[in-house]
Amino acid sequence: MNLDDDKRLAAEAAVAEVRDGMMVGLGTGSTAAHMIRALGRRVGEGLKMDAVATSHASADLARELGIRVHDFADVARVDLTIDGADEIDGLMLVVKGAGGAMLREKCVAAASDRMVVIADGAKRVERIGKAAVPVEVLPFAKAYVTRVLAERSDAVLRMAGGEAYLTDQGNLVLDCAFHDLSDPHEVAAWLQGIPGVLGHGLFLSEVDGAYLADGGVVTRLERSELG
Ligand SMILES: O=C(CO)[C@H](O)[C@H](O)COP(=O)(O)O
Repeated sequence: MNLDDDKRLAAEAAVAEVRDGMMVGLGTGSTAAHMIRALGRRVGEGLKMDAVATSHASADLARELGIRVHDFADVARVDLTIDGADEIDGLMLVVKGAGGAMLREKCVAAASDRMVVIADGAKRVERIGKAAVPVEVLPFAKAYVTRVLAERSDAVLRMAGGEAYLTDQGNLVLDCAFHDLSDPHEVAAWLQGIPGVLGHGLFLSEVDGAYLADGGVVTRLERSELG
């Protein structure tokens, strides 16, 4: 079993939650791609479902596999969203956005009755904060927002092929290694108050459940069962 097998196993376990008639939110990333492929197989076997996607890449893959993908601009409510994660801790606090889709992912998660995260065991951490927190920034406000973020983090402009990386919305990403993330709720509220910050990868209340696969064994966590 390698990490990719674990990603696939976690994805397949989550896809078992999808029922006929559901509107499903499709996450982004390599684990989400396994989930989309598993859903595509079920659609091929007769599952009737609709989807919205959190990125162009996920929408393209889903359509290739015969999944009906709607524009999220026209969809007010989603039954179940299945998405990857970069870090998840025992309180189901999650960091997302290594794939750059965190703003769309946050919108789709907010519209969802249930959100589950799928990940290999390497993503499970004692406390979130080792991974940098991606922050989506309006290009117009780049210099100002960089100055403010640098007060509390080492903020690095994400690059791709020698150019500034742009999200599907055409915005910049600053990957922020916070000096202190011991109170992630306070950090999230602070980020949300900075003009020019459009979104960030701290998912602190959105995730209802998780399927984490380690060495071929899938563990399911539920927020409702946390002590
Ligand atoms: O948040 C994300 C994209 O914005 C991804 O879900 C997250 O980065 C995990 O990706 P992967 O499954 O490839 O490890």
